[in-house]
Amino acid sequence: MEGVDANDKYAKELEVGVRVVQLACRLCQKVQKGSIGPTPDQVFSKDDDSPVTVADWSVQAMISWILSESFGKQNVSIVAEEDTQALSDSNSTRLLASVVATVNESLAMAPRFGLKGPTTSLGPTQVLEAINHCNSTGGPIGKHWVLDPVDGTLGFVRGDQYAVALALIENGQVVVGVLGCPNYSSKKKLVNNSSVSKEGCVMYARKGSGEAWMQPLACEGGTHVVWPNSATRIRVSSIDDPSLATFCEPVEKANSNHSYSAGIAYTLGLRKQPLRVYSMVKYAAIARGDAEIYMKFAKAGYKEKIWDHAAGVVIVEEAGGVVTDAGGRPLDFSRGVYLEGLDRGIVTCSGAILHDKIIGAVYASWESSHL
Ligand SMILES: Nc1ncnc2c1ncn2[C@@H]1O[C@H](COP(=O)(O)OS(=O)(=O)O)[C@@H](OP(=O)(O)O)[C@H]1O
Ligand SMILES: [Mg+2]
Ligand SMILES: [Mg+2]
Ligand SMILES: [Mg+2]
Repeated sequence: MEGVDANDKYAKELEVGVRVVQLACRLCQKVQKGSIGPTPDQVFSKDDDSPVTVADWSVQAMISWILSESFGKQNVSIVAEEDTQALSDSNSTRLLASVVATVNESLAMAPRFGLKGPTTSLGPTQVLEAINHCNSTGGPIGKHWVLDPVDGTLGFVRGDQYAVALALIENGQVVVGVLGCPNYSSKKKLVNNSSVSKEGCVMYARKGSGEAWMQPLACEGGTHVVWPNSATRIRVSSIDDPSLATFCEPVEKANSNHSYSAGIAYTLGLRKQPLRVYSMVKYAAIARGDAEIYMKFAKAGYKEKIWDHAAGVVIVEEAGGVVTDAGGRPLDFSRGVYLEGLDRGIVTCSGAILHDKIIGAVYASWESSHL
């Protein structure tokens, strides 16, 4: 696989990570088309009113099972978004059956993605166990996988952008990142808020390699899966003039302060309309050079979770970009489930010149708003 030398540290993790994210993207597409699992279109509400679907639970179970199979269950620590609370009560039998069927259909395809599947189908207990195995809280020591099975569930439900995000943290550093973007074409630029494609991509990077890669999604070739035979190196944009730069931000107003970022954009002389894109596809757009800036300023009191950023950060950095909090400090993945100590928000740029300007504008606006 391009960008992975068998002698590299993390070569196996990267190889398995890319294959399992490819398989997860296929699972999501099948759920969306209604061709896998008995109840594809159900959307449920979590305690915080955010949505969750059969795809979120099924991807988490499937990836957890494959990672345990590939690296040994006792060696695998996974920090991931979903839990089994809503699947475990007595009214959820049909929902759980739907997840179990989806996981099994997906695992049955594992060999076509170069992965070892189970010899017999998993039962509900094993599926719940696989989801629950992802209950690690990470931390500063050792290796931890970090998984967002479906990032941008709202985008997924609305047929828009979403991502499958898998990263590996070792001793508090993100060392591997894989980002599957089922609706982000490997060939076409993301030019507006509805650039949805049916021929997505998977991006990946290893920390310190100075390289980030993109391959198209594996596609259906009759009864076969046609595995991508090549990957392309991706690189951030070289634009450093704010008047030519494009900035991304979350779609949901509840997730980021749009008027604050509009103020920063105005101060900086950004001329273009913001590109509002669901999920970590925003990081993907920066890494590929389709946009130059990504700002997220969540409401005071909201704590960002590591699975919403880990994979995107290492891919952007290896593609040549810069990611920090609004105070200019690197994001800290070593302190558990949350990005503890994050200063106000996240600023991602294609290069240091734009990044310095944004941090300066944030500093100035904060000073003036506190006069
Ligand atoms: N209130 C609030 N503030 C900030 N962030 C929140 C909030 N609520 C949720 N989330 C997290 O945002 C993830 C969705 O990605 P984005 O932040 O890019 O938002 S958006 O989808 O573009 O609107 C989303 O990830 P998924 O749950 O995986 O979809 C959440 O983890
Ligand atoms: Mg969610
Ligand atoms: Mg998320
Ligand atoms: Mg999610």
